[in-house]
Amino acid sequence: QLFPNFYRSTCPNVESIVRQAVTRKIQQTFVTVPATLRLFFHDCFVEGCDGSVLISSPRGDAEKDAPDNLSLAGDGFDTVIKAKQAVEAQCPGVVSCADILTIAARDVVALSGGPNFQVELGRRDGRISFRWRVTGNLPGPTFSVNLLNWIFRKNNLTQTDMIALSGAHTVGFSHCTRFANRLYSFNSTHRTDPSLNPTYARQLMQACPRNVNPLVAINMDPTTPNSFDNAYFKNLVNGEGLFTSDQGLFTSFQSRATVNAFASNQASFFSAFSAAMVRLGRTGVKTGRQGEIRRDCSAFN
Ligand code: HEM
Ligand SMILES: [Ca+2]
Ligand SMILES: [Ca+2]
Repeated sequence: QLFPNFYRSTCPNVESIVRQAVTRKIQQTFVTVPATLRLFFHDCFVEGCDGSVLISSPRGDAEKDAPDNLSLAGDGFDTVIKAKQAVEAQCPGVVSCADILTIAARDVVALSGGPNFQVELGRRDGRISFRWRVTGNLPGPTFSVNLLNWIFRKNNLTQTDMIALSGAHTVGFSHCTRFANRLYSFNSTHRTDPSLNPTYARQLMQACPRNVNPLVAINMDPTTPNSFDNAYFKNLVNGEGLFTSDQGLFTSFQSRATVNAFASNQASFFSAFSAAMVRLGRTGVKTGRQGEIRRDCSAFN
């Protein structure tokens, strides 16, 4: 099984090597932070945390080619590749890409103002990565709390884990196309989603006019986009959740108390987020003699 000191004898400095590579990468661009964090999530929810999302296929049929993954920013992949290179230079062939991504995801949180926490290691890299196997395994921005609970439950995560992990939207970007329906075509009685704070709705319409270029993206946290903090939950209380899936956490009775707790106490969010990341990291892992230790994170051995 997984445990914190897995590489104690085979690569004792792995965590400091990755931390250094991630630090350097963040100095080049802050996008590294949200990109790496989201990459970890999308890896774990498809085939488990096994680096399957990192595979490139010349045929365009790997996980990263799935519609839900096309918006994964390249800087997340680049972070893993750079960290892997640094690790291979000291301990060739022993640390999995899945573990490097796990450490890097923890590090981007810690280096952007969030909690630092211990991660479990010992994952092996998977040998399966297909575009079609992504379908239905990732949550969508229009999901209700019930649907979110269902898809997180499938991965052994509780509602509290789901709410805490959603707090990752305290950093990073979204393309206008992912929430335009809430601005211009919500339902037959309301053109604009009534759960949106009207001032925020106007700002969003300004940033994302109708038929805007689909490449345009905006900050998901309008208050502190470059800091990992509990502003996401304060925003939800103010009607400033970007997606239906975000705002629903506050509008639904079943999840509102937790949102209020995280909004009023950053320490409780940080400890719930850390615990949820560790549990997310256990999803469908391969250990022992399963899978492989990839040499190149973007290709099977
Ligand atoms: C609860 C269900 C979730 C839904 C419906 C969801 C949906 C989305 C969507 C639609 C985007 C915007 C993509 C784009 O247009 O570029 C996004 C971005 C992002 N998501 Fe989530 N997400 C969820 C949970 C999570 C979790 C659990 C994490 C990590 C722990 C996460 C981390 C991120 C990050 C960091 C970004 C910004 C990426 C960037 O700037 O490159 N999300 N998410
Ligand atoms: Ca995976
Ligand atoms: Ca923030």
